[in-house]
Amino acid sequence: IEFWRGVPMGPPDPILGVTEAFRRDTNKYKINVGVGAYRDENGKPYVLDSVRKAEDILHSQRSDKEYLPITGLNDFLGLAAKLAYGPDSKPLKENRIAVVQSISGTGALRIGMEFCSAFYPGVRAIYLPKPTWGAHPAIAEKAGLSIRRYRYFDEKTMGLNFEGLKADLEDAFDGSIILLHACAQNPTGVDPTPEQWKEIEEIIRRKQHLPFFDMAYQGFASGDVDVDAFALRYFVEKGHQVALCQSFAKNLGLYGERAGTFSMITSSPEERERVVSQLKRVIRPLYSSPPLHPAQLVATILGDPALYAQWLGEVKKMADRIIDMRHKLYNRLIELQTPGSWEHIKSQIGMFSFTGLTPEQVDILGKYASIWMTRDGRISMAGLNDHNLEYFAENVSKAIK
Ligand SMILES: Cc1ncc(COP(=O)(O)O)c(CNOCC(=O)O)c1O
Repeated sequence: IEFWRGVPMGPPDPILGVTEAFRRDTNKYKINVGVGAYRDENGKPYVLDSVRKAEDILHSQRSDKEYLPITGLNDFLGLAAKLAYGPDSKPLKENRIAVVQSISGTGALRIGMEFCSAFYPGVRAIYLPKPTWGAHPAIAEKAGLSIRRYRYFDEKTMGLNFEGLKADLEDAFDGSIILLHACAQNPTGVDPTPEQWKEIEEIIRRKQHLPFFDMAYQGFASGDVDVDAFALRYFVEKGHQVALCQSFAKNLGLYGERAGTFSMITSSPEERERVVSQLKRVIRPLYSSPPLHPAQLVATILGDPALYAQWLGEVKKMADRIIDMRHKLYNRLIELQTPGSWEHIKSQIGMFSFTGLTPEQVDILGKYASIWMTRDGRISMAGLNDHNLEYFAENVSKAIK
């Protein structure tokens, strides 16, 4: 019996499919500005020196391979929460934050959304910005939440549609779940200013929405882990019981190691216990317990003052290289008299820039210039460097003229 005759071929992933096209491309000038993974000035993946050192330490410790608890490695959970919420966080000191290890940011989103789907007392819908990271809708659906959108990006200014965003958060049912990118919004690279965050917080507090933060780039956006956590910590200071998805894929370069946490602020240590007990019931049937190595790696780095200081320098170096590429690309596009205004390349922040290139222009760049990006015109700035910037700028300029 042929069981699977009816299985259709699935569409290629809009983001990972770009890398497949890049790999197939034989043009030596080919450029991959698709997937959001950091590349150094020679276009190579970058393993942080602090990570290599932590690996040597772990190797010399020759620890056993016993199962972790369902919630993960305790040292890792405490250090990761301290990095996110800050060493002086009141709820952290009061032992009110439920933290569990996750399979990186994606796993944190799944755990958090499944928990909300099972226990959220309000409307079980999550508001996602328009546009948002490509996987958010699918994760929410699998987790059992229905999806609503709030306006976020303004095509005219290539910046924040602040009025639309505020109006949509006002119109949402009271007590809705609002997904917020803590920093370096993917795919637009557009973040609210601190003043705008304060206005957003006021609406969310008045409407009693649940702020559901996704922080996949802490330190990677501005180069400063405290600056990038501003929005999260401001909401916490204002008393919100935030939910937080934390990924170490980008800021520690641990992409394939899958290091992350999911956390929620609760009302008391007793409530924290109840919430953790139910988070465990989400995790157990999903993958039973999390991987050992990524948690030990992160705990070794965050727990050692010298390694932590070295890491802070390395994450700033990555952020600075990307910011440098933004300015160089902007200058080149202007020198080439490329039609349109290109300020947004500089004003946007983090891994990505929303160029404003149309899907047709994106296709042309792939086909004729071997420049590969997602069809929404998003480019990963990390894919650019001093060797390929000229070729990139020239071809983008040509595609637009
Ligand atoms: C906003 C956001 N949340 C969560 C994640 C989850 O990442 P991970 O599960 O690897 O931690 C990501 C990773 N994005 O992947 C890069 C890309 O868009 O090309 C992300 O951007």
